[in-house]
Amino acid sequence: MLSGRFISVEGIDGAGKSTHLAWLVAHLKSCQIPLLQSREPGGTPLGEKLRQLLLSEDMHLETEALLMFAARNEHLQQLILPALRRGEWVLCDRFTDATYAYQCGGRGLDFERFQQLERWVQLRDAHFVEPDLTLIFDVPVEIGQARMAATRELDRFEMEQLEFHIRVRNAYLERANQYPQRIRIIDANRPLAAIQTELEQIIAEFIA
Ligand SMILES: Nc1ncnc2c1ncn2[C@@H]1O[C@H](COP(=O)(O)OP(=O)(O)OP(=O)(O)O)[C@@H](O)[C@H]1O
Ligand SMILES: Cc1cn([C@H]2C[C@H](O)[C@@H](COP(=O)(O)O)O2)c(=O)[nH]c1=O
Repeated sequence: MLSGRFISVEGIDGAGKSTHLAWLVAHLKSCQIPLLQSREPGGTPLGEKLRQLLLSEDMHLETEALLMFAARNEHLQQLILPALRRGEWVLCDRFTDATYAYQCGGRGLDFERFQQLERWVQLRDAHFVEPDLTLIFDVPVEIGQARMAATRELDRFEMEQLEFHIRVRNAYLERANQYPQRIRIIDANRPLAAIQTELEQIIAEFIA
């Protein structure tokens, strides 16, 4: 039985995800919640190696998608499921919504194939493992691009054309429309204090 709770955090590149994750970790810990923080692609030693390849090496688009799910399978088996079984909360920087947004929306790959992969990896003992709550930090693409450019060297995804990031953002917004019970869109084009007040409310509702 999975007694822990699973939260994922998403958004286009430059949306401020890392900033908000750090705040969420501190907040959840201050609420005495036992927490595993992780990320995708990555989390496990193998997943981190795959991450390095995925963020730097050119590859066939379908290979990219398959590696995302390979890293996810390892992550679920080695880290996420054991933590949820122990009753811990898992706070994950991206999960399968990112594959729908980037590989399906951004790259234009076939949606139905992803559904098959998703079931293969996430259907465990007749239980479909997915986040209980997903926070999508949303900003206009131009804002994300400006924030990224100001702070770091860009990886293979971040270097994509503006249109790619627009498709990714639209795919995230569509996911939120499709799964309103699980996914919350946070307007991340506001001062940090306003975003944190909203996060505090969302977490309080989620705990209750
Ligand atoms: N609400 C905000 N208002 C102004 N600046 C922000 C805001 N949120 C984040 N930033 C700044 O934007 C830059 C990018 O933020 P951050 O690294 O958290 O986002 P990210 O690119 O989404 O994260 P990731 O590393 O997960 O891709 C940082 O300099 C951060 O301080
Ligand atoms: C899980 C996942 C991730 N991506 C992309 C999205 C980002 O550009 C990078 C991860 O870097 P970040 O530190 O989270 O910004 O990987 C993807 O394309 N598909 C996925 O499933």
